[in-house]
Amino acid sequence: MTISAPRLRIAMQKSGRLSDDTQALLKRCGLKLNVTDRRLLAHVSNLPIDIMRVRSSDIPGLVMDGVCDLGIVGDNTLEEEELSRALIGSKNDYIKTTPLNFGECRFSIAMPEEFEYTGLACLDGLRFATTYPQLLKRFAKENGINVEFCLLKGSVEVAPRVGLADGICDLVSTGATLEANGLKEVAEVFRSKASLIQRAEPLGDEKQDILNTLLPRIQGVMKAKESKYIMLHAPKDKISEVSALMPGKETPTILPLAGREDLVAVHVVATETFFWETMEKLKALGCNSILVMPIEKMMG
Ligand SMILES: Nc1ncnc2c1ncn2[C@@H]1O[C@H](COP(=O)(O)OP(=O)(O)OP(=O)(O)O)[C@@H](O)[C@H]1O
Ligand SMILES: O=P(O)(O)OC[C@H]1O[C@H](OP(=O)(O)OP(=O)(O)O)[C@H](O)[C@@H]1O
Ligand SMILES: [Mg+2]
Repeated sequence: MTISAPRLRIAMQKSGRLSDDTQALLKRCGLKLNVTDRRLLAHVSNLPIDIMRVRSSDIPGLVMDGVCDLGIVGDNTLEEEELSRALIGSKNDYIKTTPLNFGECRFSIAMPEEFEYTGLACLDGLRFATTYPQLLKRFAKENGINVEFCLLKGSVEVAPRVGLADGICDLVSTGATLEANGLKEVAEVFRSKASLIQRAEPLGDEKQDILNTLLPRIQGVMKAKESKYIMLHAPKDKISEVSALMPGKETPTILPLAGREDLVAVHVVATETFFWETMEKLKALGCNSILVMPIEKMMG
């Protein structure tokens, strides 16, 4: 009998707001996975990893119950599951391995545009449609108001117009869905983004080794996404002014330019946003050939 080596099992959203970014992240980490719509447990061919594709609301529970070793899920879903499990005394521990840089949204209370909002107190006693009642209840309790809620798993914004609720508490990113449904955001309850979570029990040496390979890659992909490689030609006597304009903490590399005594090439990895205004200031200092390029991978 042969005992197969353990494979790290990662839960991700099958389809929805987080699925494309999650799949792109895993691919950029070098995972070769064959994802087709019907394949719910996708095998990674070049690493001992399996990807389980499920509803995002099931991910926290799958990780907390130890069915999956890791999961990629929104903080709102995670916190809601943790609060609901605490209520019924179910196992609700996990480790937040790393925050991720996608799925950013806020969980906010929104009211019909004509509602006169004068502060949280005026929401006392009202009824809200929401997908995340525990997050809303905790917020109401912390702010000394009583709210009623009705549960809707999607299209929450329709509730006030059809008389189901006075207001809603739902996820907002651009605000376009609120606007399209005659609602206005009045209070932010929770800020969310995606996170990589891990089951609370130790993974065991072999799975931990796989995670030790994967985690620096995830961090490298995120860092690369936020960084840019900048190259420009600068007047030799302006190097200190040019360096001071560079965003981020990296020291620029200064290289000679063949046949030019007056100019040098400056290369730098910018870890913060590189604005058009900065480029204009560089140009005003006499710099030229300014290139801002994306970085695919970063390590160290
Ligand atoms: N408009 C948005 N902008 C950015 N992130 C969002 C937005 N809406 C939702 N999210 C994030 O993506 C997660 C998944 O949302 P999505 O609407 O795709 O799934 P769902 O239909 O609520 O859940 P399930 O996968 O369980 O069916 C949310 O829990 C939240 O963290
Ligand atoms: O502020 P916006 O950019 O308009 O995004 C907000 C909308 O996005 C999410 O729903 P989604 O589109 O995922 O649909 P769902 O109700 O089917 O989950 C959320 O529940 C809001 O309805
Ligand atoms: Mg949704």
